[in-house]
Amino acid sequence: AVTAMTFEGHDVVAFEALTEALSAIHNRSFDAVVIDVSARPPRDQRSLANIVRLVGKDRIWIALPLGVSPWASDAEQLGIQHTLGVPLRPTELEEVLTYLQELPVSPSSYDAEPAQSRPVHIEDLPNNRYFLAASPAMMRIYENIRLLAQVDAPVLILGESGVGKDVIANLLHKHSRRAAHPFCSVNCAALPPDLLESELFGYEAGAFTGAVKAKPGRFEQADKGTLLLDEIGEMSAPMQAKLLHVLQDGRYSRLGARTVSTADVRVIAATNVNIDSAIADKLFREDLYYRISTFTIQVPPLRERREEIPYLIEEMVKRQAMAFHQDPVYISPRMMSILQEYEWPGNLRELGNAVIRMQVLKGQESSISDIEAKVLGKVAKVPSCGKDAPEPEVSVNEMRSIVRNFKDQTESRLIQQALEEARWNRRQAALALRISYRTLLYKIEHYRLKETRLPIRYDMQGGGSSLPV
Ligand SMILES: Nc1ncnc2c1ncn2[C@@H]1O[C@H](COP(=O)(O)OP(=O)(O)OP(=O)(O)O)[C@@H](O)[C@H]1O
Repeated sequence: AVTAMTFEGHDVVAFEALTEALSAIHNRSFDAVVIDVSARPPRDQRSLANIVRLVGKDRIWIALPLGVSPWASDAEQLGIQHTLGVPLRPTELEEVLTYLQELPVSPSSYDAEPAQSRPVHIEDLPNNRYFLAASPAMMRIYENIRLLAQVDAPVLILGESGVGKDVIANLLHKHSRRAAHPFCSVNCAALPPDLLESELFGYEAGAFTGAVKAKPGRFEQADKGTLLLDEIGEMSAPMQAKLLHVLQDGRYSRLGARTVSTADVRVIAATNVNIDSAIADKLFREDLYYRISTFTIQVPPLRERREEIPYLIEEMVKRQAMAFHQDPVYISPRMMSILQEYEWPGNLRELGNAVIRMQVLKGQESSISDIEAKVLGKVAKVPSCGKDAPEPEVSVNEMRSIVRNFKDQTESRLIQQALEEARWNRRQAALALRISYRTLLYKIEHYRLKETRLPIRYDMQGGGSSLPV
């Protein structure tokens, strides 16, 4: 029930139900959504709310019939302010386009209020965790995460210990279409290779001595969800080879199993080792690196985003006071300036521990005497520039175009594959792709797909993923 057309040089896709539109929005970004409820479709508050979350209320127009419509109150509750009359007229759509051109924020910014215009962004995550961003660098990471959440490609998160790689992986999962499915994480450095293999892939009963009962691995537990491979830089060479295999063909077997399972898992890898030197020293496979690093996020250390320290302290104090059923501790301006000057080699983890100490010792200056000594003696100074300085982060615009390209490449690859499989019988390919015949014709033209008799390889940058994308 999808129709593709163009209006004033813009691609327009029409769906019959909000649920269909929602799944399309999950897979591709749209500049605006116009919802025509004149045919009185059943109310679908959940899909509407999700569309608002994904596209942003400023980019949604609702075309309402005259009279009372339950959609009007739903739209109002969700903050949708733009309404149009029905039947829809081209002049009104032209006004929508003019409005969009004047919008300062790009389509991928889901909230009406752009994250960058707020001094601090705080978002709750499962298990009492949260993500706070209050520096331009972290705001950019936040924007990039929301873009990356739209695709299913692997992501590599780099950064020193305690900078928040795990938190960022959680955030990415939360914003992705996999959010309703599990998020699992494995610390690849914590287990010897054999154990790591059974941890990742699981085993059948009797696979090895002691394997009394069969056990699913993390790939299985994270089915349809996200798997974080933490400390991937520490993974042994044999395990790297096995992992590469799974990432290449999306298939694995439990240890001792005769059957093969398919992994429907988004893989996020994180490491604090310098991956370039690990590759140069032959400690990390280059082919595995290319497979996991299509998108890389470099998280800056806390000393390079000191402006975040007061916000982080305030939030940590607030949350810890609540957990301890105490009043939030007062931190004197002198203490705050010491805390802002310190180098924080342990990053946010160390900051969190310092805040616990301050809370327990009721804000006495002695609670940070070790930190003060280091600041005064400038101990633990870590160089913030030089040859080990992190690579500059990718700007939101760059990341947006990378994501767009990636999505287009993925889509055109899948369509080409379906066409090849259907021997270019377009109706059959449309059925297999579950899109309408007209949409397929449009996509063939859009991606300039051509019939070819030669076997083609569709390698993407980074090796291309056989995992679902
Ligand atoms: N952006 C953030 N907002 C709020 N809290 C954060 C943020 N980043 C990290 N933290 C907190 O700092 C601590 C360390 O974070 P995390 O475990 O994600 O770091 P990491 O980079 O994965 O560390 P490691 O390399 O040691 O595994 C955690 O308590 C986490 O909740």
